[in-house]
Amino acid sequence: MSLTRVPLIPEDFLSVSVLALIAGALAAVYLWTSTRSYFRRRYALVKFARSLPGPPTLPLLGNALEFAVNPEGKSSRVPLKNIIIIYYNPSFFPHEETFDRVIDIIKNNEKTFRFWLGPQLVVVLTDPRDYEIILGSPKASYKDPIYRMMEPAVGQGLVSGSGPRQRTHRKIVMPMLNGRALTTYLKCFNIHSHYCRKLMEDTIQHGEFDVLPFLTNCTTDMMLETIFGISGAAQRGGYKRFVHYSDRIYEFIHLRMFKIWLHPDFIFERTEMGEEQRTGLKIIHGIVDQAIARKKREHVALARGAITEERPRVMLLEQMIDHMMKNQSMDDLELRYQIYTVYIAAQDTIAVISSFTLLMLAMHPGIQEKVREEVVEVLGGSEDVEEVHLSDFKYLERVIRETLRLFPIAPLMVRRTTGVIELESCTIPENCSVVIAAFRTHRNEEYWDHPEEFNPDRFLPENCNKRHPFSYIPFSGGLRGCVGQKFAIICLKTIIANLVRSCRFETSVKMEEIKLKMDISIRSRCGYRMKIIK
Ligand code: HEM
Repeated sequence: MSLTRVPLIPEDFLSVSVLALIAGALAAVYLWTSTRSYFRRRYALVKFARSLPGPPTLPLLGNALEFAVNPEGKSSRVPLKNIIIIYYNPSFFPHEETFDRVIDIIKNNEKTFRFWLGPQLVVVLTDPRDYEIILGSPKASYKDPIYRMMEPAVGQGLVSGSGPRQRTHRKIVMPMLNGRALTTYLKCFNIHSHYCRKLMEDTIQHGEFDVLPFLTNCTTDMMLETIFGISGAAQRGGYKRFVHYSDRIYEFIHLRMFKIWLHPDFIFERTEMGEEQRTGLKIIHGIVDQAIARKKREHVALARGAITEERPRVMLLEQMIDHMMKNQSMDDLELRYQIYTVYIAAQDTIAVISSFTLLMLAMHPGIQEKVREEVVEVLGGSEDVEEVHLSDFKYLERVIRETLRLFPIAPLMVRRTTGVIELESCTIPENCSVVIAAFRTHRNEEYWDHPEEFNPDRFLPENCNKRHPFSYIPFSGGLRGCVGQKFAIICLKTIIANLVRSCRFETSVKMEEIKLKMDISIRSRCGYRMKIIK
């Protein structure tokens, strides 16, 4: 009988140990190189920050507490008691004054300066030459992680997302918004703005009223129809919760962006706001998902020949579903987020800018009269604004452009660099947040005479030629510029023309009384009050 010798250490064990050793060594090398590269990048960032001017900072918090505006007014530094309040009630600090604070900081610093939002370095730019480089650079085409606050509502949608997927979806959506669909959209803009005028006229006997709620409902109906392809009824009292919660969500997104203690989801979700956001999004996403399901059923029924087209399928959701079913270009969740992104980007901006335009016209009766004369002359006997009229609204277009100068919908835009970028004012390292302070540039006397005055003639061609093209960027520009600019201008012209041709607006509000705030976009804190004179 032969005895087999049993090895003291099994061979399997030896080979496993060798493999474990190799894996351990590789992990250690990886850890070492990534830690070293992290500290190198961090060192470069800190070194760069030291080379820039900026307000004094606190350890760890940097300048973050500058935005913790005291409930009683405006304090530049928050005392300890307020930090305790933040801990127990993170949603405590109002954000109405945050915008004033931000603009004060930008005005009181150099043209290019640095800011620490906790551990994150932020470089603020105000020079149009720098904007031109940044907005055109692929190394600055990524949105800052601060846009993550939008994700519960719109995921990695066109506005908040970055990278190849965003670029592909942008390429899909852009022609859909700018092609033959615009003529169909124009019909819908006319219908809803005529109804809005009727509703406003009914308020004549009540004196001054705020036009924003009227225009919010009007633009909700326009966007439900042109973007979702469903008949909106907000002006007739429908979609109340959809409108209400959309407004609240815009507010929460912005509030979170500036209050770093609300950034972690586990804190925000435990606040009352977090709970309200969850409820609101359930309702909003429910409506969006229903619209998607309905349009998909229609697509299938059309393909089978079970139904016939009542009108060309040009509403954005219809075009996107047709594209998606044919090319597998996005899944259902992506579609939900993209379509709601475009809805927000269009509805809120147009409601706010048309309200500001009416306010400017109500404050400047001479300018309003000139707009009315132009509209009456261009439209002649036509009830509706038609495609042929649009390019003849030259003065109205200047009025809209001047409104967008004073009230740029995105007063600050933030990018995160993915490489080193040479600017006119400095060389920005990788992984740095860069703020494009459009609001400051739009009101800077270096580029505009008497910048606080409302003067549409600044946009006469001969005056535009004298300015740097990036001193005016209401629609941003370059790689991440607005995809709905043409849509927006057509919609705004239709709304204003249909209102102004038969209503005369008057207001007691003065320019210097307008205080601004930011939700997801810029807004007036005291509303847009005016009355209609017949
Ligand atoms: C007066 C109206 C409007 C203004 C002033 C405006 C302005 C802007 C600005 C400044 C941006 C860049 C934002 C940033 O970088 O953070 C932007 C992006 C965008 N806008 Fe508009 N917008 C308007 C209307 C619209 C409309 C009507 C639509 C769609 C129908 C739209 C769709 C978008 C989309 C999808 C983006 C994201 C583009 C990207 O990042 O690739 N916007 N808009």
